This record gives sequence, C-alpha cells and structure tokens, in this order.
Amino acid sequence: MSQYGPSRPRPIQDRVSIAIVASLYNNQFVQGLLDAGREELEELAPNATITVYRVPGAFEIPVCAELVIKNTRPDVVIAFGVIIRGSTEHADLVGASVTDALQQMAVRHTTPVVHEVLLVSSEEQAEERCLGVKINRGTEAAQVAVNMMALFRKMRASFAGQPELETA
Ligand SMILES: Nc1c(NC[C@H](O)[C@H](O)[C@H](O)CO)[nH]c(=O)[nH]c1=O
Ligand SMILES: CC(=O)[C@@H](O)COP(=O)(O)O
Repeated sequence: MSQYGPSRPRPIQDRVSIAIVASLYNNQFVQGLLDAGREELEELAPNATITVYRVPGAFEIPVCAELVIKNTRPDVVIAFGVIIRGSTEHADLVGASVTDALQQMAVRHTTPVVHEVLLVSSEEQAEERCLGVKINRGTEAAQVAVNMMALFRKMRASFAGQPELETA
C-alpha cells in the first residue's frame, strides 16, 4: 500500500470554508474517511467552517460538488467515497468517470478538489485505507486540503501584488 505522501502541513488559522462531499454506499468505510478527515482538519484548520453533503453513491459525488462550488465558492472540496469492485465493470467505470469529473471541475473552477474516492478490489483493501490509524486516506485528504489552501492563498496574494506574502 502506498504510504509516502507529502509531510503534514503546518496548521493554518484562516477562516476558510471546506466542503466535504461523501457517498453513502459502503458507508462503514466512508465514515472512517470522514471521521479521520474531520479530526485532522480540526487540528490543521481550527477556524474552518466544514459543511458535509452526503450523496447515495460515488457516481453522484461530482454533480453535488459542482453545485456546491457554484453556489458556495468553498476554499476546497474534499470528495470521499469507496468503490469496491464487483463482478462487472461497473465499479471501474464509476471510478474512472468520477476521477475525470473531479479533475475537470477543479481545473475549470480553479478550486482544489481533493480526490479520495477510492477504487479498491476488496473489503480488506478498503479497511486498510479507511479504518486505519497509522495510515488513513481521510487523514491524508485533510492534509492535502490544507496544503492546497495555504498554497493558493500565497499564490493569490502574490498574483495580486502583495509580495510580502510570497514567503509566508
Ligand atoms: N458499487 C458502488 C457504487 N455504485 C453506485 C453508484 O455510485 C451510483 O450510485 C449508481 O450507479 C446510481 O447512479 N457506489 C459506490 O460509492 N461504491 C460502490 O462500490
Ligand atoms: C450496484 C453497483 O454499483 C455495484 O455493486 C456493481 O456490482 P457488480 O459489478 O457485482 O454488479
């Protein structure tokens, strides 16, 4: 299992807005991502407003995230879902389309969208990634979200001609 992500970011104190879109399918695992993600966000972005939206399955995540971005302009969106391969190709098709839709959305809106919609082959793989303490993709998602908010804040300040923030 991949476990060499970037290091934990420093906490940010900004009053940022974070939207989490999480599916209900395989909720015993998605809930693990949500709980771990929230716990990490409370430490790394203590002044954040976090709003959670629940959708039926992973396939419904992008359309919900799009509506959220258009209407609330969050600083970051985190997508949580767990797709477990079955007997047909349905899971792979859902996984590929969600991945593509989330990336296109992020680029189109220049809003970071953290992709933690996991496509796995077994409940065991899901458990390792969603319910673990040492390694948890929900924790990693929160760290990526904070990293991206800090980076975008610096970049926006720099583009707006506030060089003193460039090295903040
Ligand atoms: N098999 C999984 C699904 N399937 C449901 C779809 O996401 C979708 O809700 C349905 O096709 C109706 O549009 N969803 C998951 O999140 N995880 C799965 O393993
Ligand atoms: C109904 C689904 O989305 C999914 O569980 C498909 O499973 P399978 O490929 O075994 O039909």
